Amino acid sequence: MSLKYSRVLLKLSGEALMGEADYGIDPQTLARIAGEIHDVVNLGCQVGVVVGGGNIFRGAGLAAKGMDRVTGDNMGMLATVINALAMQDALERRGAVARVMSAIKINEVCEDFIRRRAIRHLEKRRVVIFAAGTGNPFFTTDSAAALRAAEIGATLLLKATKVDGIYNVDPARDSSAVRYDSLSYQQVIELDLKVMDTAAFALCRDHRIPIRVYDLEREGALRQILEGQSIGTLVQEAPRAA
Ligand SMILES: Nc1ncnc2c1ncn2[C@@H]1O[C@H](COP(=O)(O)OP(=O)(O)OP(=O)(O)O)[C@@H](O)[C@H]1O
Ligand SMILES: O=c1ccn([C@@H]2O[C@H](COP(=O)(O)O)[C@@H](O)[C@H]2O)c(=O)[nH]1
Repeated sequence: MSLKYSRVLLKLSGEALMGEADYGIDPQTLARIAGEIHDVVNLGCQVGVVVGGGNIFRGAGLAAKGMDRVTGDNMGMLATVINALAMQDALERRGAVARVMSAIKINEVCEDFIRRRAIRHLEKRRVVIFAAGTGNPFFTTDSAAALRAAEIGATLLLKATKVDGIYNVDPARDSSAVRYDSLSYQQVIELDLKVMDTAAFALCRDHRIPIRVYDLEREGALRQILEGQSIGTLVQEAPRAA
């Protein structure tokens, strides 16, 4: 079956990379995700990846324990570089070609993010892993994912995370939460649904990039979504009234 999308941005939850552990990276989880990405690249999809850092450090969490917030955010961004390097390694072990591009200069380790170069990599079927978020404190990798999706002209932003979609309330706090199949950007913002930050939703809305939130643990979901299956929750423009 041919794919419905030719260039996508995949946001991977840092926390989901831990697998069953409570810190760091689970090699089996990483290898499985790399395999799923390689699979869709082989089917002709150009894939940009943004990895979170929640499995290592989050600036807000460090600040809550007394650390300077900007220092904490810098540590969080560097944590995403660690995850990006691990993902690059996992992809290359499966035979894919991957490049890490960082928003913070760290040239001994990876390339800088240069938009036109990133697009060239994608055209050559290389997986581009965008590291260090936006390069600025007080942001998240969700915002970085929306930003990079707009910059590379992605036609879909996939948020692969620990939940299987967007609920009316946080399902981690309320077991009676009900999942939506689809929502408009405006509904997500007005209902203040927290699965992604508002800045990320607003950027996608302004650039008309649909977002699909799905469970990273669901095997084969990436390919199925790119083939057009309705998995998780889709956020897009509200249909116009006739
Ligand atoms: N309305 C909601 N629907 C679904 N999930 C929600 C909702 N509100 C809050 N969440 C929470 O959002 C979380 C997923 O997003 P979160 O931003 O924590 O992870 P991430 O960005 O994918 O991870 P990381 O920071 O590790 O990269 C889930 O843990 C879920 O409990
Ligand atoms: O643009 C950005 C992106 C991220 N950060 C910091 O990194 C951590 C990890 O990212 P998550 O999105 O939470 O996984 C984040 O908590 C911030 O501290 C940043 O400063 N700027």
